Amino acid sequence: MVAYLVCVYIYVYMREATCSIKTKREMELIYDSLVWLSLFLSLVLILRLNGKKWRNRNKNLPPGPPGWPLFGNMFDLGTTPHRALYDLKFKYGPVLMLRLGSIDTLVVQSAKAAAEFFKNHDASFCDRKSPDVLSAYNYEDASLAIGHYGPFWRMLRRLCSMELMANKRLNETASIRRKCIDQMLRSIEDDAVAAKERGESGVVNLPHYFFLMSFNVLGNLMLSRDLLDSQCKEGHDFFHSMDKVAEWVGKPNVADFLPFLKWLDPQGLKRSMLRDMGRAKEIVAGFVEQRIKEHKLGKEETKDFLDTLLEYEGDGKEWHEKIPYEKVIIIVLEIFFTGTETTSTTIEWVMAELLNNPEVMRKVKEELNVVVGENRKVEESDIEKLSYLQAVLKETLRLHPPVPLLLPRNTIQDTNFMGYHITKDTQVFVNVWAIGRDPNSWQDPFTFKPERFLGSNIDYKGQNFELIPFGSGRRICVGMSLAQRLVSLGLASLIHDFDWELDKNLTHETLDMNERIGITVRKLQPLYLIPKKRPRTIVV
Ligand code: HEM
Repeated sequence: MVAYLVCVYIYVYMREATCSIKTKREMELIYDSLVWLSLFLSLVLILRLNGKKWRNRNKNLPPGPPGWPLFGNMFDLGTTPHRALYDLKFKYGPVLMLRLGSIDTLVVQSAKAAAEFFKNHDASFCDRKSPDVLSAYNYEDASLAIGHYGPFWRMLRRLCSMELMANKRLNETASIRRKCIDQMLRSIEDDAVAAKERGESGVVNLPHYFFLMSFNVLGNLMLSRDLLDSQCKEGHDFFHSMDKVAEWVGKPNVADFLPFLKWLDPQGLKRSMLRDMGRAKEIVAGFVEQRIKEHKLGKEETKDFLDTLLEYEGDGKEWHEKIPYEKVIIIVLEIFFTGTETTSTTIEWVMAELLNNPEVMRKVKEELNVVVGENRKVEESDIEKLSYLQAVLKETLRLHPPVPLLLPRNTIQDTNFMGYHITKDTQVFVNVWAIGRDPNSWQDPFTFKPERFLGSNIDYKGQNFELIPFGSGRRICVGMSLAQRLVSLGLASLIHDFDWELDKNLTHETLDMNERIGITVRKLQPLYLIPKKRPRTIVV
């Protein structure tokens, strides 16, 4: 209050002064006032931050490294936060507390602590902390992924689980996945042949093809459209806008750590987000309006997820109204956003590990030959029988979880967690990357060894806390079953249809496995590979 009154006073004083500047002395007076104003505001801020520390001084907080005034531990995170946090674990143990700018952050880094977190305290930690860029167009209010825990979120979660991701629904949509994977295989082959004809090596950016394929699967599931068909111009624009949206979300934003800078948008990320999300929203709005017209004309096609969202009228328990039109658009955007980058990142790491470990690749091919045979396509019904391929997928997700800190949780109420006092509004990271490398959970944790999963019951479905790449508890990934089907079938088809080789100046010893952070953790160098079509007569 005092700060506010002083600011108002200085503002009025300066306005008067600037209106009647006459001399150099008066100019100096204004500059002096500005310096005093900024000093005063910094002091207020530091006192506020210290005040919080002081209030917490008698509470039993988890250990953590000392921080800088104002910035706290922001600089301790470096460019790959999951790795920096993993290093801190050796000094401070598996549960630690950081202060990132003005945000208290709890970090959980062992299977035992994760089990305690998800089994006994999930209700206290099931809210989300959302990044500032996703306040554009009130995205967070309509979001399943970063939305606050409450009636709207619960309704949407149920709707998504039952109408889009339930096993029955996924079985009914198997042909869509098959169709989109076939299109991907054909484009890879055509593009590689065309490149060879131009005298090039024929390398293809494999994860990009997978990204396009998952984008197309989601377009079919939600909007009954082949968005990347050459006939669908809006589909291509939508793809490019969504690509940009993902880029802005993936960039670290100083305003997330120092919320008093939000209004300034110092890196211009929110402005960029408003532009690109605005374009993506416009395109989806066009699809939605067209669908509403079709409904009015009584054109009844097969029902997709957009129909479900538009027709929904409440669950009679917690939610009693239709989903507002603006929210429908955001929900559609979000499913594209969450389902494409994660699946293509997973494929990129699996293929990189397979090329790095030729013996493992040989075993995957051998299993495919035994289970599927040389002359037929892989089908979803084969996946259960491909136990070595499933082990390869688990081992990849153990070492390269695409979302290594899960999506940040937020603490709903003051909570006693493993004897520590965690205050309301504390952000939480669960470092599944560190948990996957914990020698207390894994023998020989740094070696890529799919065999460890053969004959083991450990799965990634949220019950085995040493392997939780999809999270666990109430906010576990809602798209897990779809991801499992899409990635397994896509991967099996890629390996069954092609032999994959590294470009000529690379060997499996020199293949780069470094990471870069974005919306997911991808390979620093995108995976370019040469596909060689395997000769076979496909019997459909
Ligand atoms: C291999 C692929 C995928 C991985 C590794 C992955 C990983 C994750 C993770 C770690 C979370 C946060 C869980 C938590 O906080 O406990 C999450 C949430 C979510 N995922 Fe996925 N995901 C994948 C694929 C998908 C797909 C295909 C979709 C949808 C088409 C999807 C939609 C979502 C949504 C909507 C949420 C938010 C759930 C909520 O907060 O209630 N994901 N995912």
